Amino acid sequence: MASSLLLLAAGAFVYLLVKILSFFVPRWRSPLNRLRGPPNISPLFGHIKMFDSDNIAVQAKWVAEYGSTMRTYGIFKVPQLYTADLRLVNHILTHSMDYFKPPESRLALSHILGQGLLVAEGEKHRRQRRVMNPAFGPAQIRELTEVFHDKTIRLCDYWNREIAASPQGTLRTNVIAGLSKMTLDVIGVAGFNYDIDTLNTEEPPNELSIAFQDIFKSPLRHNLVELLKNLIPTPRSFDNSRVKKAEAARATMQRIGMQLLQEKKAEIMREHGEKSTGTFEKRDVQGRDLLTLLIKANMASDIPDDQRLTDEEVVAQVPTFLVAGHETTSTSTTWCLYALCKHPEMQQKLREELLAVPTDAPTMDELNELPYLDLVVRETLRLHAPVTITSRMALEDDVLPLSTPLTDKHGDVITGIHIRKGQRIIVPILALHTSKSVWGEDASEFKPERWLSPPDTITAVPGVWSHLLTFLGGPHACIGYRFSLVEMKALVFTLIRTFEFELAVPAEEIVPFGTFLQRPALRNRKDEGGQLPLLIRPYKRS
Ligand code: HEM
Repeated sequence: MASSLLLLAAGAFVYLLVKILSFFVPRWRSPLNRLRGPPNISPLFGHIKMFDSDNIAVQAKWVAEYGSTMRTYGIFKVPQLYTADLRLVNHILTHSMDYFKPPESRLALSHILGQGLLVAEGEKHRRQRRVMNPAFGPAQIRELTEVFHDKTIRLCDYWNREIAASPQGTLRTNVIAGLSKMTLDVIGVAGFNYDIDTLNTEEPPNELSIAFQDIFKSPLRHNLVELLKNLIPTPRSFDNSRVKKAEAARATMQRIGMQLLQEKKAEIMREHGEKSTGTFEKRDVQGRDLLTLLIKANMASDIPDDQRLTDEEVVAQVPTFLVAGHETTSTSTTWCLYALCKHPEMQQKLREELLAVPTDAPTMDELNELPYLDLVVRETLRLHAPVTITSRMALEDDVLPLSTPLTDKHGDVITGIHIRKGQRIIVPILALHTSKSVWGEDASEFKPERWLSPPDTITAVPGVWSHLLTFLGGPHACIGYRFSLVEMKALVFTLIRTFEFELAVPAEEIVPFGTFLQRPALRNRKDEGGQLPLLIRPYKRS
């Protein structure tokens, strides 16, 4: 009995070993090994921690030494490609049926997002995107501008109440907190016509607001257990508290989403009279929030039945919009305030432009016509792109084209890079935005005027907006980029007209921090998470 058990255990061990080796050996033997690249720094993590935004300077040193395309290491020293070569990046982003987000990233996202657009790939992604695209068009975003203004005024009231209670009429506050409440409230109303109302300090927080506080309290950081759990799906009982909180928050969002879906469907049918097919002509209907627009698009008669989203897919977009559209915009606006505090002369120049506008609530088109506001927003989204990195996995062996040939570690010149099925490619968004070869010697400086005559080299950047990768490019480019740009402009418009902002700590104390999303944090207090302490006082118009 004991010997057969031993035999069974030995068999299981050998089976497991063969499985592990057949997974890792081809990867260790990857053709990427012929590329030059930094030495390994951790047998378990490889270079993964170097991709956190705290380590952007390390990446700049790598690029200076090895060029824009190099071999780096992932976990267990598996080689992976790190590339800022624009032709190569374009190839990966546009061939979205051959390059997916790696399963570990999708699994990590799915804990909170379910099977929404950010997680979907292949045919499923194409179908979801087709139905969702119309809700994010310029005409739809134009209609939402009023929501952006309303919620910005609520944020001003919120800070004004705190200013009134502060000594000498100056408030010292971590602006991330207020901006994050504001953008959450915006996406609630603009996304689903649901007022999360986190800026309302008089009422107790509602359940969606609490669900959100829970998941965003502890910022995501790389650690091995988390990585392995995302590589190897484990039973729910092994889930850590972060995953459990994320899933509980998703359950809340799912329940609220399903309720909203049922209500909206019923409302649409009431308004337009149910037809036997349950569909209607798109031109019959009007609506403002993204979910209503999406439901209408999904029910419209021009969508073939096999292309419609299921109710579950529609509801999965609720947490997707909430998560994708909230922290990203509040983070970029936070960085904008940071830049304007570091350069008070730019803050004043912008204020003068904005104060010359005769209305408190300009339309989307009026906002877009403000030249200096546009330059400041562009420069913020270049230098402080909130999403610093993305990655893709090759579904098949491929040869990747290069814009400039490179020399491998044996001294041979290569014009294309062989990549094996399953291998990861890192696209360093922020490193590309600060590349001297693309942007010139002053690439790391905040200079809004550079956008008046940008270098020709940027035309090769395959981004959906402004020759930047802030919102990425190709079929997976950010669907909400127009939404975000108008929201950010509306926020900056009113905040700079209403308040004066000043750094509450020396600029050198503020550093970028975070995995995937870079937030400002205090150099010696990163464990407290993202923060930007500013002094805020009302701007007195003369
Ligand atoms: C400054 C603000 C924002 C930034 C920097 C940003 C950035 C990005 C990036 C880089 C991606 C591509 C991720 C990848 O494939 O690796 C993305 C995708 C996405 N974003 Fe945004 N985003 C912002 C605002 C928004 C807003 C406001 C919404 C929704 C209201 C939104 C919804 C989405 C969705 C649904 C996707 C997935 C698109 C797809 O795969 O087809 N984002 N975003």
